[in-house]
Amino acid sequence: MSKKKKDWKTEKERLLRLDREERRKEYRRQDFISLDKIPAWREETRPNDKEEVKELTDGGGPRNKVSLYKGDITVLEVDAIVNAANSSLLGGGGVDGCIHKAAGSCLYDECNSLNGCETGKAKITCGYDLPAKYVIHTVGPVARGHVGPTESNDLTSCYQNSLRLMKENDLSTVAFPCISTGIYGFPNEPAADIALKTVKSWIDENPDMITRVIFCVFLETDFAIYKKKMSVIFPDNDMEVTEEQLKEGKEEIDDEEEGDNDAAGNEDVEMESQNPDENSGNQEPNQEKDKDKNETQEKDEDVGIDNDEEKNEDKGIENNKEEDKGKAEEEQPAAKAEHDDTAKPTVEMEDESEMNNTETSNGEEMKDPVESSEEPDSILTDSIQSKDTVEKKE
Ligand SMILES: NC(=O)c1ccc[n+]([C@H]2O[C@H](COP(=O)([O-])OP(=O)(O)OC[C@H]3O[C@@H](n4cnc5c(N)ncnc54)[C@H](O)[C@@H]3O)[C@@H](O)[C@H]2O)c1
Repeated sequence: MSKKKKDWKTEKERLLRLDREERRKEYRRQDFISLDKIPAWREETRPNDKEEVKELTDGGGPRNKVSLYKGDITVLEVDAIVNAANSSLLGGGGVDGCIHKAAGSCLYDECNSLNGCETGKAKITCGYDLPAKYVIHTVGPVARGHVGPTESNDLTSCYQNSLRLMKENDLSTVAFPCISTGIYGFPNEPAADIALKTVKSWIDENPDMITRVIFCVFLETDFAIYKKKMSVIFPDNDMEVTEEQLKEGKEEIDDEEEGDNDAAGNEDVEMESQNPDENSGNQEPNQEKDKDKNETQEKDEDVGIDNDEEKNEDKGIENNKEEDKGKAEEEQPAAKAEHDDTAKPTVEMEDESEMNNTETSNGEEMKDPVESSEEPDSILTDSIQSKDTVEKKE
């Protein structure tokens, strides 16, 4: 018995009334990713920050409002995911195909009522079976490798109009795919520049309107590009504060250590004069020093000191006993590389095969146009070619 076809309007009203827990029961996929599982860019670049340091600065500013996530956008539990659609809004392939497939047939029905969408513009629908409450459909420029003012302006408009819809609908968490960089052939680097700079400007102008913008990349290429560019466009301004704070902190610690060393020195003198044969005095001050050193280093680590020379200096100053040094180092948590490019992406990548299996909406497999050397046209499915033909006529 085929399932009764749901009326999209009724379904939309019903779903949007549900609270989070009830809504979760409706998700087609239960392996969704909730926002708390996706670190903000600030956390990602300063994983050792202690709570107090976070309070010290302006809470990380825009860096607390963006994230880089590598994986399937259809599993993200956010207020809205953005769809890189075509002007018909009737689905297709790539991320468009994935979103329609995951949302269910009501998404198609609602899109069908919207009479398409112009390039650079955006329209919003319910998310239906998706973990995202809404889908914002935007149509990127067909660049085919060429980036002129028109293509750049159109792509910028995609991000601006999507964010405008967020504001108009009082939504605060959104995920963007790499719009136009697939079948539409917008080169990845300039597209990432436009995405990041447009979002950064919008957050600067609307600081209280957004909780998180997630740049959801799908390809290793884009992950590397975004990671590099985000370090520049969302810089770690906390560094000065942390370094100043560290300098002050270190002076305090050094003063304390001088005090300790003086005391330890006196103990040494006292111990020797009382009972030079006893084997105790020399160990203690070193352990004391190690403890201080550990504390110093822990403090440094905790506030995310990045200056290895400083740490080495600390190591070199006090402790020249190999076993103590080895012991001290053993106790020290391994200093995390600031930005280990070989590190696995923040969020474990979906199964590679699944990642590359971006089916078109009619279930046909498509090759990733970025990775395959073929012309994008050659991977268009029949249904899409007809859609593209429609687009070209428009
Ligand atoms: N890529 C294709 O073969 C193909 C075929 C037909 C239609 N489409 C779609 O592409 C056209 C729009 O072109 P476009 O370059 O803007 O979009 P796109 O071709 O979907 O590529 C946009 C970006 O999304 C990435 N992506 C693919 N699947 C996912 C996913 N599940 N989660 C996150 N990111 C993903 C993809 O790797 C690329 O970086 C529309 O016609 C639309 O229907 C794509």
